[in-house]
Amino acid sequence: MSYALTEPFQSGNLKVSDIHTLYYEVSGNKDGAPVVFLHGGPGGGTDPKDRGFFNPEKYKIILFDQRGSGKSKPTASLEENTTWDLVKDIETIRELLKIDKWHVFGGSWGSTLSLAYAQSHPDRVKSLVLRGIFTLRKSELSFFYQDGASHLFPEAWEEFIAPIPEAERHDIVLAYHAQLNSVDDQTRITAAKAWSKWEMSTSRLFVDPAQVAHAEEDDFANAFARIENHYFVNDGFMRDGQLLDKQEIDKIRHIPTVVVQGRYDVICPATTAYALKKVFPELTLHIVPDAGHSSREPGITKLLVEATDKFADL
Ligand SMILES: CNCC(=O)c1nnc(C(C)(C)C)o1
Repeated sequence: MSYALTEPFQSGNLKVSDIHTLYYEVSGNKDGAPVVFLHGGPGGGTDPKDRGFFNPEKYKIILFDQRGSGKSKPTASLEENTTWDLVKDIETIRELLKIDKWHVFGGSWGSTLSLAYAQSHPDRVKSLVLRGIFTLRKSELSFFYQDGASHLFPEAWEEFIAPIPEAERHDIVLAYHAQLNSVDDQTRITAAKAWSKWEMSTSRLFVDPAQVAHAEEDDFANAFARIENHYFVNDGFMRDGQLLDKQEIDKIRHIPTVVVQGRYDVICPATTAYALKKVFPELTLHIVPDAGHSSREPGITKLLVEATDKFADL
């Protein structure tokens, strides 16, 4: 269902601030339609498999690891790391690669960043392909990190809250912020692995043991957990619901947009994709009846590739 992977013909480490250097890569067709892939988390980093959503004969495929994520350095750094710093970085990469306009593709947090970028630079976006819509509203965070998904995955939830003292469980995100930023190394890594395992254990309709094992790798867990939690305690550095505000959405309603959403996505439930459709009726919304959150769910992968195939010749 996804395309065979091609090796990058260009890659590098781009200094974007006094602190941050970003890993980026370009693969596919040098003269193809440029597309930028915005990974999830935040803090999740890219995977070479992410190139597989795009026909390498038609697209010039740009992947980069956002601040503190993946191969970008310093790993897990929270300084100068906000939604709006990342929007600036996307423009810096676009200018570096001498691209006028490009397709934008993002899932989960990547959909958040895609919306923030498109609303900031609508004239630079040829199309949007979004998966597992996440707009970082308080209600969305509450469902996954306080009282919602916990009812569907009680055993994983029990593991998730285990590091948190009973007296602090009324605000799980805040309690994890203290442990993820502890001066004690063991406290930090134990919390990071528990945070990451909660998400990786609930990402698929049928749990993927490899994904759960990935959650327990030190470097991934540290970056994913610390950066996600940093953004969440700061409400994504946005007003609650900002990305769904009419005046923000009206800036992008002319952009061809496809949304692919898993019916049983417990991390970014379908209610947010539906709310986006209500304010952005021109978009095409697919709700996949047998899928959870992950872009690797077969039904989600299939529709994402169909969307990028459709937009390749725009
Ligand atoms: C609330 N964060 C969900 C998210 O953006 C996400 N879920 N999985 C990922 C990775 C595949 C990048 C690990 O990111």
